[in-house]
Amino acid sequence: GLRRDLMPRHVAVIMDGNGRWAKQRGLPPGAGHEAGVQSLREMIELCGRWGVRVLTVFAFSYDNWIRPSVEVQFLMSLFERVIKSELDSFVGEGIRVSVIGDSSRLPESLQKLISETEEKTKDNSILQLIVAASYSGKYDVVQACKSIAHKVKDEVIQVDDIDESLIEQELETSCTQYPYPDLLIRTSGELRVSNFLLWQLAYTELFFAPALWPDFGKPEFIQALASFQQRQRRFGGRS
Ligand SMILES: CC(C)CCOP(=O)(O)OP(=O)(O)O
Ligand SMILES: [Mg+2]
Repeated sequence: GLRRDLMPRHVAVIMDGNGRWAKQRGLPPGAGHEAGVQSLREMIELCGRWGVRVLTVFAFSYDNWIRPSVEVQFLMSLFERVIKSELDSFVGEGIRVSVIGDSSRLPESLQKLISETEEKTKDNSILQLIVAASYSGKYDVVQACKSIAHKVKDEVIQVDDIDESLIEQELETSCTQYPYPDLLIRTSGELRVSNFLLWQLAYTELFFAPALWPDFGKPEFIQALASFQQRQRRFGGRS
């Protein structure tokens, strides 16, 4: 069984496979995304119950903007619908919601809803849900470098002040006290990171699950956590 003392503090998830799930059933991609929301709800519930402190989910990659506009519009309206319907329970269950990514490309109404949701849940401390929306790991590094360059130029900091912790403070995951995922789960059998968190994954344990995201439920999550709890994390040291 799982040991509570060995639970990962920060779990990151690349929720993949919604489209294939729908295709297998002769349904449009949107049906897969709707089914995927149920999986996310279940994972949030389990993380809160089992003592995970941060759950970061890849909800929409910056590179997903190239998808057919009908699917992009569906996803944008789905995000709005889900945040609206879940907001009260997030507040009730002590869930803090943060969103990372280039929000300028999101619909105005969604941007507004996101800032209201972040404000309403900022003092919650049971679980922090970080939603990566219109997010690019490489761009996260670019914007951090730009911010640091401005500070050096404005003589707010010196070049020698630039170290790992300064970069960490400038990345979009500065919204959490645990910016480094202990476990990354990617579903649907794909074995790649797809421009998700990059710097932050330096020593993250990777778990790849064959299940499509809508089929990834409690048994699959337990399997991923059990695998994590059996790993020897050396962070470059000797065994
Ligand atoms: C937007 C994102 C969460 C969707 C993940 O599923 P997907 O649409 O990439 O599904 P497929 O890889 O099966 O096409
Ligand atoms: Mg995919």
